[in-house]
Amino acid sequence: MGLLQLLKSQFLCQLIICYVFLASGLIVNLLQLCTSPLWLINKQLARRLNVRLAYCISSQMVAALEWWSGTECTLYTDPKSYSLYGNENAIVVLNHMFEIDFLCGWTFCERFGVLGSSKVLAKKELAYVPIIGWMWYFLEIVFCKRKWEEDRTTVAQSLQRLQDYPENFWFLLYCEGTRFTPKKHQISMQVAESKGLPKLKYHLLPRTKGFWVTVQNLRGTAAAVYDSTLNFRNNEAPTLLGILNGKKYHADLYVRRIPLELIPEDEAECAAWLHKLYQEKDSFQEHYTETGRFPGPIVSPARRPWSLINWLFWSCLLLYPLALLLIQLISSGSVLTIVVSAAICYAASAGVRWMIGQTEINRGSNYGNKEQIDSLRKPSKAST
Ligand SMILES: CC/C=C\C/C=C\C/C=C\C/C=C\C/C=C\C/C=C\CCC(=O)SCCNC(=O)CCNC(=O)[C@H](O)C(C)(C)COP(=O)(O)OP(=O)(O)OC[C@H]1O[C@@H](n2cnc3c(N)ncnc32)[C@H](O)[C@@H]1OP(=O)(O)O
Ligand SMILES: CCCCCCCC/C=C\CCCCCCCC(=O)OC[C@@H](O)COP(=O)(O)O
Repeated sequence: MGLLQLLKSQFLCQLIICYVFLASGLIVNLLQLCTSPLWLINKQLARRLNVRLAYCISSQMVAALEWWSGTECTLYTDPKSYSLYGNENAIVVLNHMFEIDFLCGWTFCERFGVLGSSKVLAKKELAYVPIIGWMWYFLEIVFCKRKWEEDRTTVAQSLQRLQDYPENFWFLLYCEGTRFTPKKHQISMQVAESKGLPKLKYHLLPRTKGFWVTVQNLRGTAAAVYDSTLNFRNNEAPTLLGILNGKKYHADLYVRRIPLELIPEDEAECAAWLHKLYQEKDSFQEHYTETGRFPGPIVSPARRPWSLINWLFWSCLLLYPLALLLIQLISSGSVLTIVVSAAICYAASAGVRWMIGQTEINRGSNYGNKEQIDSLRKPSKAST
């Protein structure tokens, strides 16, 4: 193990990274809150400001992936489509198999200049996660309860609000609705069988309603769907803790640009189109397993220095007062103050550990674990 690698694996270094993230994140959340009155006066300016503030937070996690862990991200895509990435609004459809797939998505957002404005259809529970969830509120992220009866109106309304968004954005949709586990896979394949659909090997059966409602409400706003399939070399299952430990991974992302006009408007036809897309995605994963690569040429964008510069800025700003505070604390000699400070540090690190836990598949939700009974009983209906 080299010296740098040894340094990266040190708990103290990870503690510093987490401290900078936590402290800067809360400051940014506060600044976002301060933009509230501006939304009434100049909504577009408030949105632009929040895009930049959000960048300060999300780019720290990108910096951890790109600069701390040195993870490499390779993009397989058609060079003609490449020039459009970052220059148009798009709906991104991504497989949901890895704990850091969202972070790899963010890395590509960063490389194409849309990190601050990137959006997602996220489960409502994530809205309450400090820093990221609070940041998302000001970014107009679309939340769903994964209960169609409630989501059908709220999701459509939130999507319509994005029609005059002042910056280019990518809207991420995990159509599988939850992360892949063998049990969820087995259940969703029972649903596929009951619907007469072919089985998938590497994906859960996609939920089609969120995709349909997104495409319908972003017609005229988004130009295309970016069908994206992610995998990691050497059968790795990367984790956020691994990234913090400085472990290097190698991600491969295969992206196909599909103009939105090619996607059927009718709900049943749109659902059938999405099922076919996932069958194709499954075949790309099979190709990857067999050959170690995706089809098509590689046109990887280089990492940019901005995420690192942002991290260095916040570190300089926040580590100096921390050092002063620590010196004062130790020189005060007060046991009570030291114990209280240690308790605050412990609570903060437990909080960060809880946040990291949100990304862990074995702490994931039960969604998709127990729905088969209802859906197998009721006859399949294309429209609601
Ligand atoms: C160039 C580079 C390109 C790309 C770069 C890549 C990415 C970068 C882009 C952007 C980055 C932005 C942000 C990233 C940052 C962070 C993201 C982090 C995380 C958030 C992710 C989440 O929270 S995922 C969870 C929430 N999202 C979803 O669930 C979306 C998918 N779901 C839906 O669409 C659902 O339809 C719904 C949520 C709208 C409604 O849910 P509900 O449960 O009510 O679903 P349905 O009505 O669909 O369910 C009933 C139907 O489903 C069938 N069924 C039943 N059981 C199952 C089962 N186990 N599996 C599959 N299907 C099942 C049932 O039969 C019903 O069928 P019908 O025929 O009646 O529809
Ligand atoms: C600079 C490094 C800072 C390190 C500290 C980081 C602490 C913050 C970490 C994470 C904040 C929360 C990120 C939320 C993203 C979670 C993405 C996710 O994968 O959600 C799961 C959801 O799709 C489906 O959930 P289920 O599979 O149904 O359950």
